[in-house]
Amino acid sequence: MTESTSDQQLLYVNDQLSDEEIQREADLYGPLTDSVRGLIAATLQTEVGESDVRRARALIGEAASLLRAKAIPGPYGVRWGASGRKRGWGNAADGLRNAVAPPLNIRTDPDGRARTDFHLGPQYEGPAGLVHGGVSALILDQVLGDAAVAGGTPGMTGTLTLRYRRPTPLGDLYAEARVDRVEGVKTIVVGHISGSDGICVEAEGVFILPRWAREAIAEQNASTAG
Ligand SMILES: CCCCCCCCCCCCCCCC(=O)SCCNC(=O)CCNC(=O)[C@H](O)C(C)(C)COP(=O)(O)OP(=O)(O)OC[C@H]1O[C@@H](n2cnc3c(N)ncnc32)[C@H](O)[C@@H]1OP(=O)(O)O
Repeated sequence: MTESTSDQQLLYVNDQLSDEEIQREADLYGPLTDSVRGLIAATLQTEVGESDVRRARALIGEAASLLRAKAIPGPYGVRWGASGRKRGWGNAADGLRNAVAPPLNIRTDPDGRARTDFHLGPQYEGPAGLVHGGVSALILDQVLGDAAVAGGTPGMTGTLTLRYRRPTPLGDLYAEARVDRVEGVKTIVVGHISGSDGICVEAEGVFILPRWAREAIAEQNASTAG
């Protein structure tokens, strides 16, 4: 679907939507995403009888057909509105329209910090009653990446190193990250996830502004200067 760098760049779109239009979309689609999250948990936890499971399947199929009647053909991409407000609504870690994403509501500070109180339900289980290690990695990748963005040096994850110090319980959790240092095009960010017993997973990430973005910025600077 997005095989080349130029395919990727096409998915960064300035669609000029006003803040009001963006808010209207958020108010419409956010609750839909929450409903689907509820459906995912219900699918996992239900113990109803066979006929009710079959009926639920038919209803879900009907809902999916209704939604598919008009739909974008591929990934959502990253979009900006007229005021510069960014929407990564397809993002697997925190996308407003992505029911696979745990709702993270990451808060950031301009000094390169990010933090979030979040809740992981049974759909994020790995070992019995515990968070899947890959899910912890997903969340830390996003929180560390957002810290890099907040500090003004965004980048793609080049390397993410994790240390699983103790099992992460499902339920209420907290994650935070801060920019440790910037080395040229690389931003090194550190962070962790903690539960009620303390830090469960520590992370260090190297975020790199990709070559194509560096070239686009250099081109833009040259045309502004000229
Ligand atoms: C409009 C702009 C948008 C920009 C984007 C913003 C995204 C905002 C997202 C918000 C938060 C998201 C949080 C989740 C973020 C993901 O999930 S990103 C998805 C996972 N990551 C990927 O798919 C990345 C795949 N890899 C790549 O695209 C490229 O290899 C990279 C990482 C961009 C580097 O490519 P490059 O820019 O061509 O790198 P290159 O010029 O060869 O090297 C530059 C420097 O980086 C070092 N380096 C290269 N690769 C690595 C590596 N893997 N590890 C460590 N160091 C490395 C080099 O040694 C070099 O160091 P110095 O010589 O400068 O000291």
